[in-house]
Amino acid sequence: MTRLSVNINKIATLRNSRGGNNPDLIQVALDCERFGAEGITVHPRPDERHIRYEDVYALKKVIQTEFNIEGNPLEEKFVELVLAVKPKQVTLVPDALEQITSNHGWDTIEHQDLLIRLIAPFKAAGIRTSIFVDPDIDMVEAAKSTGADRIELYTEPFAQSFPDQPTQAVAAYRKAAFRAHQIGLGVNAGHDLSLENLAFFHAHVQPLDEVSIGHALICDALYYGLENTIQLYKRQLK
Ligand SMILES: CC(=O)[C@@H](O)[C@H](O)COP(=O)(O)O
Ligand SMILES: NCC(=O)COP(=O)(O)O
Repeated sequence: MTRLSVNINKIATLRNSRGGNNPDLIQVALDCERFGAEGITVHPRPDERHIRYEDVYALKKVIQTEFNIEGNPLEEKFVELVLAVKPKQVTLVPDALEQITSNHGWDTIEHQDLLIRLIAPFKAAGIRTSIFVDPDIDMVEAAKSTGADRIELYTEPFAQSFPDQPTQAVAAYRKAAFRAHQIGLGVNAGHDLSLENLAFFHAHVQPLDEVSIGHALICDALYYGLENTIQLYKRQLK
């Protein structure tokens, strides 16, 4: 079974655009769960341009499904936040400060020692740790040596190539997920997954423990409504 974790960053972006509390991020998270989401993902960034650190504390108090916090563990504030909140899962993403959105995975070979050191406190706190990686067998194998529990495959390159060359687009992901499973790593995936590409990805990349989806899902909700949209996404994972 592949769990759908809804990334609510875009809800916070909308709320922040007017300075009030509309839409109410907490209510949206609860509604996502009520409508069938099996997890809630947030990716706070140091400038708090969407999810604020205080949102993360507030969400932890109410979320009943799996809470996944994504971010860069080189930010001390991020590590403090995760250790204080103790989500079910932390996903480590090597984002630079000025990045608009995530655009690459870790080099788990070059940063092996760093990752071992960064992951240790999360493991000690009993938080499942996932590392954001490109679909590269060497990166997957080295991720295992860091002590991570899972990898999250960065799917933007898949999403970009999918319309023209679907089979070619998914090939590296299929191999990466298979190898991860062989060596005892769980497999998550995310970034630009959508109603157009999700069923194909799910059919070809197995095992797949979780997908985290935000941008496309929230865009679709403008047309189909949040409840219908979450159900539509879940249907792609059957
Ligand atoms: C790691 C990943 O792919 C997502 O968390 C993505 O970075 C969402 O962040 P934004 O909503 O800031 O684009
Ligand atoms: N980890 C990926 C995520 O949370 C959502 O990415 P996107 O669907 O907003 O591109």
